[in-house]
Amino acid sequence: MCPHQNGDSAAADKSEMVAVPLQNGHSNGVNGSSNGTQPIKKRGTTRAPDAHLKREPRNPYAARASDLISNISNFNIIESTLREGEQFANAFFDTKTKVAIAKALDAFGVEYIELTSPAASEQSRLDCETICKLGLRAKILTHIRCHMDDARIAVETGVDGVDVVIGTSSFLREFSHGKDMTYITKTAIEVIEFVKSKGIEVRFSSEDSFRSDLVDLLSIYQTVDKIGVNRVGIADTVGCANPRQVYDLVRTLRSVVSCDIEIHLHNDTGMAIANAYTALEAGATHIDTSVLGIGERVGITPLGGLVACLYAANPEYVKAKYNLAMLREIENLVAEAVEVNIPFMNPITGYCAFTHKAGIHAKAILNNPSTYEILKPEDFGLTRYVSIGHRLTGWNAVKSRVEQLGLALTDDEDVTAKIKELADVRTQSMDDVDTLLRVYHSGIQSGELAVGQKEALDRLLRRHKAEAQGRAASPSLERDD
Ligand SMILES: CC(=O)SCCNC(=O)CCNC(=O)[C@H](O)C(C)(C)COP(=O)(O)OP(=O)(O)OC[C@H]1O[C@@H](n2cnc3c(N)ncnc32)[C@H](O)[C@@H]1OP(=O)(O)O
Ligand SMILES: O=C(O)CCC(=O)C(=O)O
Ligand SMILES: [Zn+2]
Repeated sequence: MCPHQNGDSAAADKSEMVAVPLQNGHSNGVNGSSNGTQPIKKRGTTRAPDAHLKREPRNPYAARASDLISNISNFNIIESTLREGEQFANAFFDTKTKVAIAKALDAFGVEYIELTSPAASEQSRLDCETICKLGLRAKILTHIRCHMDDARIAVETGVDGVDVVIGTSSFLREFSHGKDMTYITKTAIEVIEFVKSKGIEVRFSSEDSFRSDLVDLLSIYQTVDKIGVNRVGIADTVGCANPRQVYDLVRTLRSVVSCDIEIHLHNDTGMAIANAYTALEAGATHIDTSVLGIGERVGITPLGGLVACLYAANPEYVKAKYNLAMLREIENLVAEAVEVNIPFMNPITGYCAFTHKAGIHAKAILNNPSTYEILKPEDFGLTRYVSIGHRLTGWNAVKSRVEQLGLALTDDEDVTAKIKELADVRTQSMDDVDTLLRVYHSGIQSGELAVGQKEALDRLLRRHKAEAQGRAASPSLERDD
C-alpha cells in the first residue's frame, strides 16, 4: 500500500511546525574576511589595508545581475502528453482517454496542451477537433512538419496555435528530410505566414538544435522572429545537451530574438529537468513537458519533476499557478492508460517521496519537517510517513508512535531495543510495532510484563528468525503497513 494513502502516518499530525528561517547575512568564507586568511592586495588599488574588514558580509542569496533574465518565476508549460507522449512505445490513447487527459491537465492549470499532428491519421484529426471543442481554459496547439500540406490541415481543426518543426542538424538534413537551410528558411516563412494569416499562434522550432550549426540556427530564428512568429523553439531531440550548453544557447538566442522562447528536452542522459530549469534561468519562457515524462525512447521533461523543481525555487508562485493536489491523479490516469507503474523515486508521487526512515532523520522531521523536506507533502495533498519498524529506528520515532496510539510508556529506549532486536531478523510492519507497543503498555500497567506476554514476544522473535532463514537475503522496499 502506498504511504500517501495511509491516513495513519506516524507524523501526519506534525505538519504544522515552525520552519527555521534561512540564515542570510553570514559570510560564506570566500572573501577572506572570515577564515583568517589575508586578502590578496591587487596591484594599483588604493584601498586601505583593512578596508575588507569594514565591508558588509556578502549575502550569498542576494539577487545577481544574471537573475534579471531568469524566468524561474515567470514561465508557461506546454504539456505534450497528447503529442510527444503519444510517441511513447506503450501509448495508445483512444478519444475518451485523450479527452480525460486533456481535461485533467486543464484542471491542473497548464497553459498549453499540445496535440498530435492532424496529418498523422483521420482519427488524430477528429480527436484534435474534439479537444478544441471542449472549451478548455488551456490553449490547444497541434504539432506539424514544416510543410504547407500539414499546415492547411492543422488550421482547420480549431486549434489556438500551431507548432511547426523541422530538423536543422546535418544528420536530419541528410538522413531525414534531405533539405538545405535555404529551402528550410523559405518553407518556414511560407508556413508561418500562412498560419498567422488565420489569426492563430505559430511557433517555429529547429529539431536537433544542439547538433545544428549555431550560425544556421541564429539566422533562421532571426528571420522568423522578424516575420512575427509568436515563439521560437529549441529542441534537444536526442537528449545530448548538458545544462551549460542549454544555458549558453538560450542566453545567446535571448539576445537575438524578441519573441518567446520554448524548449523541448529529451531525457536520454537524465538531464531533462535540470536542463529545463537552466533554460528558464537563461530566459526561456515556455517548457515542454509530458506526464511521467513519456515520449520517444525515455521521453522528455516530466511534468511532476519540473513542478517539484520549480516549487522548490518559488513555492508560492507554483502553488498559485497550479492545482498541485491533482498531480497524483493525473499521473495515475496516464500511468494506467500506458500501462506503467509510477517509479518509486518519482518526485512528489513516488512511493517513498515523503517517507523518512533513519532514526536521526525521523527525530528531526518530527521536530520540524523542513529539516529533511524541501517539498511540503500537504501542498500536494499528500502526507509524510515516518517508518519505524526497522533496525535503523530510534527512540524518538518510537515515542512519537507511542503518543499517537495514546499509550503511556516510560521506557522508550527499552521498547526501541526490542523493536531493533525483532527488526534485525526482518522489517516489522506497523501492525507488528503497534502490537509490541501495546504489549509493553499493558505490561507496564500491570507492574511488569506478564509471563505470557514475554513468551508471546519470544515466540514472535523465534518465528521471524525461522522465516528469515528460509528467505532470500535481499531486502524488500515494500512496506506491509
Ligand atoms: C522529433 C519529433 O518527434 S518530430 C514529431 C514526430 N511526429 C510525427 O512523426 C507524427 C506522426 N507521423 C506520421 O503520422 C507520419 O510520419 C506523417 C504523416 C507525418 C508522414 O508520413 P509519411 O508521409 O508516410 O512519411 P514518413 O513518416 O515515412 O517520412 C517522413 C516524411 O516527412 C518528411 N519530413 C520529416 N521531417 C520533416 C519536417 N520536419 N518538415 C517537413 N518534412 C519532414 C520526410 O522527408 C519524409 O518525407 P518523404 O515522404 O519525402 O519521405
Ligand atoms: O517541436 C519541437 O520543438 C520538438 C520536436 C520533438 O519532439 C523533438 O525534437 O524531440
Ligand atoms: Zn521530442
